[in-house]
Amino acid sequence: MNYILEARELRKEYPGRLALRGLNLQIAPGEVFCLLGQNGAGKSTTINLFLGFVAPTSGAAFVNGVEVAAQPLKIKEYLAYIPEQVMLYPHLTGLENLSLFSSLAGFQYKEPELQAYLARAGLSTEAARRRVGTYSKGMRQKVGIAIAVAKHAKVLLLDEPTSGLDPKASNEFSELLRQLSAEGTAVLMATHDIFRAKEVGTRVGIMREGKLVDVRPTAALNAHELEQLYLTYMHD
Ligand SMILES: Nc1ncnc2c1ncn2[C@@H]1O[C@H](COP(=O)(O)OP(=O)(O)OP(=O)(O)O)[C@@H](O)[C@H]1O
Repeated sequence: MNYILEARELRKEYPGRLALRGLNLQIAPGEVFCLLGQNGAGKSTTINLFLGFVAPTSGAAFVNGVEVAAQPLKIKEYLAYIPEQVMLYPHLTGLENLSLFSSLAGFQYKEPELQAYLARAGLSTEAARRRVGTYSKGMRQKVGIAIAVAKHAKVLLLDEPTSGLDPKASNEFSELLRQLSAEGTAVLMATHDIFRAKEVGTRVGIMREGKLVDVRPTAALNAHELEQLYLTYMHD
């Protein structure tokens, strides 16, 4: 099996704080893996290790079989990162931002192609021509998804992508993720929202104090089990 993301005995120790205690995780193309857990469980640390934003204390993270710490630039070709607040140039339009970030990734597109990527991500032609400084959080995320698709990312790393989105924007976001997953894109998403995870995820992993304590296929989770998971692991 070729995994797009793999963590082997991944540990991360900050001064005075063990954030990750030997994480093992394998994610295949097309999977939507949702990392759930309370604040401080280690979800963002896991994502940051796959991105190469922080170095592991021991163990290794791999993207498409490439070790992140060994080839931090190579793995960027495979990844797209969508944080809670997607960072774009506010004085440029959505179209201009997409054009800029695509060309930085080595893809030159003409305007109709850029428009098509934005439209697919759910941004209207009219909105795409406005400056990003006027955009809502959900609209910025759509540009983030359009950038990911335009650079042919094999895997999306998402940190709390739906927090603060209204239900309509949140549903549109989930639908986009489902479409991308059906096309083979893998998704690793950190979230507090167990119900959204059940809806969009193929598997959920529960993190607690730097360890993955439970992993379940979402298809096998019924409402009662979901509630039990929440009460056991997510509730203070
Ligand atoms: N740069 C850092 N320096 C020191 N400690 C850190 C640093 N980053 C994270 N930590 C600590 O590591 C632990 C795991 O944090 P992490 O951000 O990965 O958790 P999380 O599950 O993403 O939480 P949240 O849902 O609040 O984002 C926490 O105790 C946090 O305080």
